[in-house]
Amino acid sequence: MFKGLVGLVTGGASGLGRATVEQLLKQGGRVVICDLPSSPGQETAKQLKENVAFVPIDVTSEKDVKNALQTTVDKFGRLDVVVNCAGVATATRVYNFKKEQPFDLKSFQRTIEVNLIGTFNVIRLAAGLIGKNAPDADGQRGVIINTASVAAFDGQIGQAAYSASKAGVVGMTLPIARDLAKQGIRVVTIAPGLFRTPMMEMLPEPAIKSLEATVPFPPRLGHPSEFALLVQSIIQNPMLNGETIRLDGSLRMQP
Ligand SMILES: NC(=O)C1=CN([C@@H]2O[C@H](COP(=O)(O)OP(=O)(O)OC[C@H]3O[C@@H](n4cnc5c(N)ncnc54)[C@H](O)[C@@H]3O)[C@@H](O)[C@H]2O)C=CC1
Ligand SMILES: C[C@]12CCC(=O)C=C1CC[C@@H]1[C@@H]2C(=O)C[C@@]2(C)[C@H]1CC[C@]2(O)C(=O)C=O
Repeated sequence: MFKGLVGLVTGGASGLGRATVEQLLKQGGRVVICDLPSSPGQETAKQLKENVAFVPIDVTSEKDVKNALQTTVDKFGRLDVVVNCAGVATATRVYNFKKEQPFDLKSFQRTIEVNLIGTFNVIRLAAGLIGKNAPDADGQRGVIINTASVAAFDGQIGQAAYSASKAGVVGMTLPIARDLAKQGIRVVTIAPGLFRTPMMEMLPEPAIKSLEATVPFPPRLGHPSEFALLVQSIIQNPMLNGETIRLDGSLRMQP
C-alpha cells in the first residue's frame, strides 16, 4: 500500500514531522519535506538519501506552498498524503500584573497564523492536487493528517494562543472532511500529549521529569516514532475520517 505512495510532511525537518518522514520512507513511500529555510531540512534530506526531497517553505505563504506542491509533482508525479506537523509553541499569560503588560497581540496573531492558518493554507492548496488522483477501489484519492495538541482541550496557564490555534485545527477537521468527502479525501487530526522533540527539549530536564510523572501510562514522554506509527495506521484505515485522535497515555493536563 505504501509502495510508491507520495507524502508531503510540513515541519518534516524535526521532531514528530521527521519521524513521520522516516516511517513513510521505511514503508516504501516517497516524501517531500517542507520546513522553514532556517531548518535542518536540507541536511535531513541528505541523510535520508533516496526518495526524498526538501523544499524550504513557510506554511503561511501561498507562494511557498504552491511551489512545494509543484516540486512534488515535478519530482514524484503525484501527491497522496499530507501530514501537517509545522507548528510553534508559545507561553504567555493574558495579562502580566507585575509588569502591567497585556499579552502582545502580534505574538497571539503569529501563533494562530502558523498553527491554524498555516495548516489550513496547506490543506486548501493540497486538496486540489490530491483530488486529481484516480480513486482506489474504495473511491479514496488521498489522506490529510493534521497535528493539534491535547492543549486544544486542556489548555494550561499561558496557553491561550497555543490552545486557541490547536482548538481551531480540531474544529476545522470535521467540516473539511465533509467538504472533501465526495472526492474521497479523508481528513484526520492527531492531538499529541507530551513527546520528546526539540520543541519539548526547550524545557529544562527537571521540568520534563515532572511532566512525565503526570502521564498515567506509560509515565514518560512519547517517542516521535509512536506518533509516526499512528500516522501510518490512519493512512491504512479507510474508516478513520473527520475525527481527532488523542495520543497521550491518558494524560489530562493540569492548570
Ligand atoms: N512535542 C510535543 O510534545 C507536542 C507537539 N505538538 C505539535 O506537534 C507539531 C510538531 O511539533 P514538534 O515536532 O514537537 O516540534 P519541532 O519544533 O521539533 O518541529 C516543528 C517544526 O515546524 C517547523 N515550523 C515552524 N514554523 C513553521 C512555518 N511557519 N513554516 C514551516 N515550518 C515551520 C519548525 O522549523 C520545526 O522543524 C507542532 O504542531 C506542535 O505544536 C503537539 C502536542 C505535543
Ligand atoms: C511552550 C512551552 C511552555 C513554556 C516553556 O518554557 C517551554 C515550552 C516548550 C514546550 C511546550 C510548552 C507548552 O506550552 C506546552 C507544550 C506546547 C510544550 C510542548 C508540548 C506541549 O506540552 C503541548 O503541546 C501540549 O499539548
